[in-house]
Amino acid sequence: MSTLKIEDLHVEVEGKEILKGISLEIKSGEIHALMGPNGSGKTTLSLALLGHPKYKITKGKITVDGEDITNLDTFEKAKKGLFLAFQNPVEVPGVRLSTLLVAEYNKVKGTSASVPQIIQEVRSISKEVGIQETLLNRGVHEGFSGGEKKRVEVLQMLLLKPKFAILDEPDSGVDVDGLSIISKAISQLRDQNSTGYLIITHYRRILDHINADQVHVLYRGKIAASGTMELAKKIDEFGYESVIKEGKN
Ligand SMILES: Nc1ncnc2c1ncn2[C@@H]1O[C@H](COP(=O)(O)OP(=O)(O)OP(=O)(O)O)[C@@H](O)[C@H]1O
Repeated sequence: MSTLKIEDLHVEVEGKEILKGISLEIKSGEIHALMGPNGSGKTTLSLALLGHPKYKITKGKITVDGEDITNLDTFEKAKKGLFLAFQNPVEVPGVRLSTLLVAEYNKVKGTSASVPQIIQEVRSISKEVGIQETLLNRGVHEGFSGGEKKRVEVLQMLLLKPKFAILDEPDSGVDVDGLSIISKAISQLRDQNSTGYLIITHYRRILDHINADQVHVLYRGKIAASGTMELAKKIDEFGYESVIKEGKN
């Protein structure tokens, strides 16, 4: 059992404070959903957690099992078990997807699996998440459809089996079958108690599939409300106004 703790996190972008004291605690096997209006700071939190250099942590800390990882770089954070699936995955033309997956596997996991072993695992997971093998031979995300990009992010997650996965809108642009596959993948690692999640989403649909344990609402850089799935239902029916109290200023 592992714990990711975010304590009083303040984050600045281009000299402007976006996050104003975020505290969350996520344990292995838990699914936390992060909702909130456009521009409230959800992606900023995900990028700051993974150490994006533009997103400066000015106060507060991030720990994994008590170890302070606040100022580690992205690669070191990945080695500590953090994984981020991007809202808009970037294209890396010229670098084959399969090459990237093989390269990151042992580096991040600290294992010494052979290339054929990794390729075999990649193929098996690709089948599971409905990714055609031809995609593995193309440049990373190069010309991939929105839904294909999201599936590839989930493929990476299943391959790396991180301690904590931060998924930024894994449901955006995904068709109904894709949503069901992605939800199944999330549940699979949750049920093994191996991964704790922070899932950013605008929609209750995915949360119904995976049955989130806690729902948090970010508003103007602060957690304005936390609760159960009931909170997501209320947002769906009555909008954010109905649940935002403290965050207003
Ligand atoms: N690199 C940047 N430069 C300038 N401003 C930024 C940068 N990144 C984020 N911001 C600003 O920070 C605020 C929060 O943005 P963020 O993307 O975190 O919101 P969000 O909650 O993820 O929104 P959405 O639901 O629309 O994806 C916005 O006002 C945004 O314009």
